[in-house]
Amino acid sequence: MDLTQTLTPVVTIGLNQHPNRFDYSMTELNNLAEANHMKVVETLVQKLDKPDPATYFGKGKIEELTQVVIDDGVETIVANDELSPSQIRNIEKATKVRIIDRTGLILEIFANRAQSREAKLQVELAKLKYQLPRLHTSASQRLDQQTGTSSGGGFTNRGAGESQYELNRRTLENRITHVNHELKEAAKADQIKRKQRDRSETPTVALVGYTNAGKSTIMNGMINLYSDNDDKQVMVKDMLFATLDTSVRKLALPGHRHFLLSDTVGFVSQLPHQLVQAFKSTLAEAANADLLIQVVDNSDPHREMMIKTTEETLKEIGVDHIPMIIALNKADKMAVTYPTREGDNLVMSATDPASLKALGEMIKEKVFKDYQTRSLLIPFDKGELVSYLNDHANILKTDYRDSGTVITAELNGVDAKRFEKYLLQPNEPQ
Ligand SMILES: Nc1nc2c(ncn2[C@@H]2O[C@H](COP(=O)(O)OP(=O)(O)OP(=O)(O)O)[C@@H](O)[C@H]2O)c(=O)[nH]1
Ligand SMILES: [Mg+2]
Repeated sequence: MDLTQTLTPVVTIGLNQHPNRFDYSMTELNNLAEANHMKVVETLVQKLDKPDPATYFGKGKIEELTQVVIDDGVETIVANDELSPSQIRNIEKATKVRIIDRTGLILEIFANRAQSREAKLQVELAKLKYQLPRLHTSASQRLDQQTGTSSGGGFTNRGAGESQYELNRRTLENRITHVNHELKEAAKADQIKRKQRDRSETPTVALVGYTNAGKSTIMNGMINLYSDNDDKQVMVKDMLFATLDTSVRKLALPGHRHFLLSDTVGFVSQLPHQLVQAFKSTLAEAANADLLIQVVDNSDPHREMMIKTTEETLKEIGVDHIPMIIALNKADKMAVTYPTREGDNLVMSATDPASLKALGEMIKEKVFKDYQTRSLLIPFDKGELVSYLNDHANILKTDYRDSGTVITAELNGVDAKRFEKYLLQPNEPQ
């Protein structure tokens, strides 16, 4: 982040329709705004059963909002709920400043953060789909200019506006088709990569969970412990949506248990549907995993909601059949003993090596459960098999006989089958 960048002063607004989760959702909205280089100078809330169809807030509250905008030099209003095109138009008319809703805000964060070509395309697709039904509002005109997808300016008379609208719409639709096509190509390339990996039969484990739970911190801890290549660290930040691209690293647990660990984009409540769909291919890494590790910030009082949101989002992308470990993280912030394991749950801290080792043990147990101990007699002229075993299996014992090398090792299911014909016969002395 460019620290010299000035922060945009904003006011956040929200309707209290669900008292039990309202306060948290406003806190989260403010955090999201901060993650988007905004400074929240004021928050206005109103208790209403449902939003005013024309202006979201009631009339008096809109007047209050207009005054706050003037008094505090606010440049943008951020609304906690999704707004209709006419609500956007009316509030902008009353307050004379830009308004974006929660979905628009999340889309902006993703657009500013996306690094890889694929992430950029995915965000663009989500943004285009979000803009399409909002095309005739002034806010969408500005969004168009930001993404460069429109040839439209604001100063058109009504008749010209009609045709401008048609033109903008067609431009958006063409762009959607184009981006969809490019994404399909990128997904194909990914699939090939994944297939190659499948062929190498390396099991995959994916870290998933709510944003800021500690997924990337755990990833780095595991890289430190289980890879020779600890320069390949991923970015960690106390900020929502620090990670947007999936990173995959090859790690090895003791006993040559190689596996791939991937760090994925975090989830948040009310994650725009368009984004979830767009990020499906990034999340394919999770969808194809042999094991998921759901990371939870256990010190957060809203952890139950976070777990629920994560599980719902996983379901939305079709991932509800993969075995899962729950890593109840940030235990160091609580008065509890860690690491503590209970079934598939692990109370842990991402910065504690003992916790990471306990997590490694659980991965070993879940992913490498088909490992079997075998004693093999490898003839001396098959030296390449001995070196294969040295690299791929956990060798427990090696002995030399006249007829060859006797190796007792833990083998995975595939290797156990492959080496069946070298099994040391029970009548041969060990
Ligand atoms: N005290 C404490 N802080 C932690 C722990 N794990 C992570 N953190 C902090 O929590 C913040 C978020 O950590 P990340 O690893 O970036 O979280 P993430 O889940 O990857 O977040 P996104 O990429 O935004 O989805 C950082 O400031 C970390 O230092 C932990 O076990 N204990
Ligand atoms: Mg991360």
